[in-house]
Amino acid sequence: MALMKTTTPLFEKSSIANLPSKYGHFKIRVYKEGIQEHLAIFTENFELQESPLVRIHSECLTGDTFGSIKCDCNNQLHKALKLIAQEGGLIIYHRQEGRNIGLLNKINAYCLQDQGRNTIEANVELGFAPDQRTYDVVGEVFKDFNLTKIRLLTNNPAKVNVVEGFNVEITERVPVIIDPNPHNEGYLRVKKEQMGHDL
Ligand SMILES: Nc1nc2c(ncn2[C@@H]2O[C@H](COP(=O)(O)OP(=O)(O)OP(=O)(O)O)[C@@H](O)[C@H]2O)c(=O)[nH]1
Ligand SMILES: [Zn+2]
Repeated sequence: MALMKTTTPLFEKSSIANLPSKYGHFKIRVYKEGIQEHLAIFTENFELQESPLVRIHSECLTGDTFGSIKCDCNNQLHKALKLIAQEGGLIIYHRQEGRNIGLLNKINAYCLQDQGRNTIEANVELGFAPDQRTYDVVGEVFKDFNLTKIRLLTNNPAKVNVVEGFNVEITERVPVIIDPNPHNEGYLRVKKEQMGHDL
């Protein structure tokens, strides 16, 4: 009797569709991982470039969609979209909200921050690690497009390690620095001083 196949693929992939935007013309594909639906947004044939620009953007509904200035996410996302529309490249929109504690917990963390805790202290007080993100989908997208060399748009050295862990060479780390404002100064200071970000 033939052996039953018991493993299921971790990711379900959508078709590739057009996504015209105010920045230019993109293509889009969804990667479904359990209940999480991550996005790849990219310009046509970007994978043929010698070392295309890539941003791994962690979901931040409050910033990305509602324009919160408590963090730098909105400005980083739109800067990346603009740049990638011009130069070609890929954005992986990584749907692990709140460094993967989820939106409800992130707002509970914000409430603790309203009472004086910093980003890390608030996460820990709620019983979470400061950063709980996992990056399997990144490896999946890299494999999908046969990427071996990229320029990575990030200030976060942990993301450099993630990419190198998938045997993809980073020929350049391109910073995405956003001007501070009175609401995000503390958040940016913690990222720089306690989370190792190059800011
Ligand atoms: N738990 C928690 N998550 C937050 C907080 N502020 C922002 N985030 C989440 O942090 C993620 C963005 O991570 P950041 O550390 O700002 O930046 P990064 O993605 O590691 O690095 P860059 O590539 O340089 O942007 C998003 O998922 C946000 O929702 C917070 O106060 N608490
Ligand atoms: Zn944010």
